[in-house]
Amino acid sequence: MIEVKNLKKSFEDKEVLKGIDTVFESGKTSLIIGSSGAGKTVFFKCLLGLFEPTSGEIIFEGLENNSKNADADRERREQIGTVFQYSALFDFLSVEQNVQFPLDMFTKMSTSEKKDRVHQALTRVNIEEDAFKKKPSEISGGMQKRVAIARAIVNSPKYLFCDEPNSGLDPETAIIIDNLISEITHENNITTVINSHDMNSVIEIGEKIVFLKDGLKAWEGTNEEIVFTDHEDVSEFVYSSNLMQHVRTAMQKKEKK
Ligand SMILES: Nc1ncnc2c1ncn2[C@@H]1O[C@H](COP(=O)(O)OP(=O)(O)OP(=O)(O)O)[C@@H](O)[C@H]1O
Repeated sequence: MIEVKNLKKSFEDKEVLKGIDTVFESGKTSLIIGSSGAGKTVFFKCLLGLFEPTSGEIIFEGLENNSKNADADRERREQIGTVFQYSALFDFLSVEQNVQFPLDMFTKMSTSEKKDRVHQALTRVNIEEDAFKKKPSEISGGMQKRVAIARAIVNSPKYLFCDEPNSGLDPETAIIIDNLISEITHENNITTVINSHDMNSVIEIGEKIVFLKDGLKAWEGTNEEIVFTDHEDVSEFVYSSNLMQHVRTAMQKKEKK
């Protein structure tokens, strides 16, 4: 679980996050959404520890997150897995070397233990053994994303952060990746937070959705609630696409019957 209390972040005299309160629960996939410039990425980077908040608290359950010492920082990083936008795999390393990277960085596991963990993680994301020795450039975008997920979960994190996990993927692959993240979250009771633009993901896996507007939490709820909300900004965001408008019309017709 991650608790966010009155989180503020300014850059010089520009206040971007203006006091956000929310909770991200373990075993659930939570999505941060909102229009461009709302502050999603700044919020996401504060959660990840890449930006230091100007004030407020981010409390990771069981971790001394607010302590500024190197040991606490390291402990937090060990318990966080991250799937970066566009996968961010190392081109010069093979698939299995990419996945092994966090184990080399953060653990003192034996070589055989690391090998086992890497194989388990790659198997979990359905990467076949014949791809283990390939370089990222030799596999498809969807497979690269799976490898990025394997790398993020190889050290059994308590927290999983995914930045636009669907960027660059076709809709079918995007749904598969979303569901994979959601399944892994449930199986391992991980607290998963996704920075997203994608309405499909919101509907498909959004167990908790935090909608930001102008640096504030304007709304939060579940994927079922978001479809029926009469909150003007959220509704405008959700139904900005033709597809979602058709979905709403179809649902309204169904309700009338
Ligand atoms: N390092 C920075 N220094 C100064 N201002 C920044 C910095 N990073 C972000 N901002 C500002 O913070 C505001 C919110 O940016 P952010 O990237 O969080 O938006 P976003 O909701 O993620 O938008 P998008 O969906 O377009 O990625 C913007 O006005 C941006 O210019």
